[in-house]
Formats: sequence, C-alpha cells, structure tokens
Amino acid sequence: MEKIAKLALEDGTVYTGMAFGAEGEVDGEVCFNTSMTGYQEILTDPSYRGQIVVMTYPEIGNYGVNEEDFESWKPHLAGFVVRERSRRVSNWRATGDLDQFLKRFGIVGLEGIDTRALVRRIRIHGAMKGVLSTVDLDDASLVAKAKASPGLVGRDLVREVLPPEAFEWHQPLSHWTKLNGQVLREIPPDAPHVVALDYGMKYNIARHLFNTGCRVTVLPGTATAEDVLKYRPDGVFLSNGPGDPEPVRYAQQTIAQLLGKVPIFGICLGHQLLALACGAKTFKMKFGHRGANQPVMNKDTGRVEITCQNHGFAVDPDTLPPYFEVTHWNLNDNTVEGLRHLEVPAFSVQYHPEASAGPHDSHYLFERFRQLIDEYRGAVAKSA
Ligand SMILES: NC(=O)CC[C@H](N)C(=O)O
Repeated sequence: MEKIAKLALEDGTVYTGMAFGAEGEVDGEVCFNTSMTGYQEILTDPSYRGQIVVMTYPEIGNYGVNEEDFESWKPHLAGFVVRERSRRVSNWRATGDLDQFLKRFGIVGLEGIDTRALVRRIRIHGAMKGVLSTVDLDDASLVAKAKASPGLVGRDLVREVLPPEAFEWHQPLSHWTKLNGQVLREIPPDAPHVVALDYGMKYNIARHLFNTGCRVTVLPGTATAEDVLKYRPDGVFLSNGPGDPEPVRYAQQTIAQLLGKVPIFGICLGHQLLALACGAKTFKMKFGHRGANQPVMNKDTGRVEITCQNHGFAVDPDTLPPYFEVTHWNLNDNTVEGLRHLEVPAFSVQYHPEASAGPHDSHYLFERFRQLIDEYRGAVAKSA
C-alpha cells in the first residue's frame, strides 16, 4: 500500500502525495531544479544541505542509480520531491533504483504532487521554508512547523559538510568525460601543488583539478591561511558549498590573507566567499538558479556558455571594489556569474564548470587556473 506524505510551506500551502524513500520528517528551504537528468549528482551535491529539492522534469529515476555518479559520499539534502518516480529502471550502469537509494541514506521523498503548481508558487512568491513529513499529516501542525523552522539565512551550514581532515586527491576524471580527447598524464612529483579548500566540494571539481596535471591536497574549509601555506601551494581553490556565505567568516578571513600570495580560483560558494573577503556583499535571490541550462555571457569572448548551476545567493555588483571586473553575466536575470581580480591573480565563477551533471562549455576554466599557476610560478622563479 502506498503511504501518504505531505509538504507544507510557510505560506500555508500543503501538497499531499505519496511517500517514497525513507520515512520521517524534515524541514528545509524548498527550491527547484530544472535539470532533466543528473538526479544522482543533485542528490549527492553537498551544496543542497538544508534544502528540499523539487525536480521540474516530470519523470525522475528511469536510469536508476549507480556507484560511480556520487558527487560526495552521501546525499546531503533534506528531502526530494518529484512528479513521478520511475518504477522501472533501464540502464546497464544501474545498480539500484531511486527509492532504495533514498531509503539507504535516510532521505524522505514525496511524489505525485503537482510540481508545476509548486514551482510556480516559488517563482511568484520566492523561496520558502517547508516541512516534508510521512509521520505528521495534520496540515495546521505542518504549516506551523514550516514557519518555525530555521531556514538558511544567517546559518553556517559549511561546518555540517566539511571533510574531517586533510587528504590527497588521486582520482582522475571518469572515462565518460571526454576533454577534447585529452588523457590524464602521470602527475610528476614536481608538478604544481593545488590546495583545495573544501566547503562541501563536489568530487568532479577535484577530478578536474587533478586532470590539469596538478597535485591536489584537499583541506577542510575551516583551515587558516597559515595551515594552507604550510603545504607550499602553487594555487588555492575555493569550493562550492551549502547555505548562506555571509556567516562563513573564518573562510573569508583565510581568503583575505591568501590573496596576492598565491593564485586563487573559486566556484559558487567559493566565488561568493572571495567577493565577501574583499568587502563586497552577497544577497539572497528570489528563487535562485538550479539546473543545467543557465545561459551565461562571457564578456571576454562575447560567447554564451550554457552552464550548470545551483545557488540561491549572489554577489551584489554595486558593492564590488573597483579592482574587480565582472567577467560573466547571467543572461536570464543579469546577475554576476564571474569575477576577476585586477591586482592579484584571483578569479571565480558562480556557476559549475565541472558540470556533473550538465554541459561541458566551461571546462576551459580549469585550464585557465593551471595557466595562471604556471605564470605565477614562472614569475616567482624569475624574481627569486
Ligand atoms: N553550489 C554552491 O556552492 C551554492 C552556494 C550557496 N550555498 C548558494 O546557495 O548560493
């Protein structure tokens, strides 16, 4: 027998559907993702910590799940909502289905609601707090809990997804990712060394960094500038991560102290933290960008990149210090998508060049980071 589950929003709306995955009750910010595929990568992206994710594509799960498509060691989101989950899985890579996957990791799922109506509500009224439950089915009680839930703003969720300690990264990109026919070279011991500050990093970012031919050491995002510099890095990478970037002050302080000492590249939360470290401000967007089809204008080339995104905060361009250039703009809403520091080697993007899942238009950014590292190494060697 199907079991009932309900999603209540803080504005009093309640959606009733069928439960799948784990049983229980969770609260979170309700947001939507427009990707047609890539649900396993979305489920395991640590940036979704504290969020209940609604998929706009109506059928989810038809190619199952596998042991390769994880973007971290487990799902971090609060809950998962779909119009219809596929009962039948058809893919030779599949090792299980969505229902088993959510049960295995204790994630509550809801299906069979009008996801179009829900997404329209979020688009009109903005992101809202919600409660998803299979145990309490009383509408008034659920709405009260949604209203009382903490939401995302002002909370440091990075601390909840940090790796426990430093480690070296040795995994190349999967053979499924064809990078202009490039194959991974052996990494020589004197290859440049990248320290990746992990605020909830997606695995495919680390794989891309490794594929630029660099040695990669991952440090928890709480590391100080002193901790980072002990590794004698040739480049520092700032990862994606969950929640509001503003309260993640320790990271901003570390970044401020590293600027000018070593080339820096940031993605998503890393991009926001770089801007905050330089005195700019971030703001909460009405409903954010989540999906694999966001058009971004690259100002340097005049070309449009179709990008993978997942963020609900953005950098306010009016607060940027004059030594920042906006290199990329979002063509849907003119929000900032990329920054370049004009005085020290540092740049960042709000979107996800590692894709996973999504288009590969922006892979070049990893090679650009490698170039910056090589230039800086050359410059340092000359001046020594
Ligand atoms: N993917 C990310 O790094 C997201 C950054 C931040 N948590 C936001 O929602 O804007």
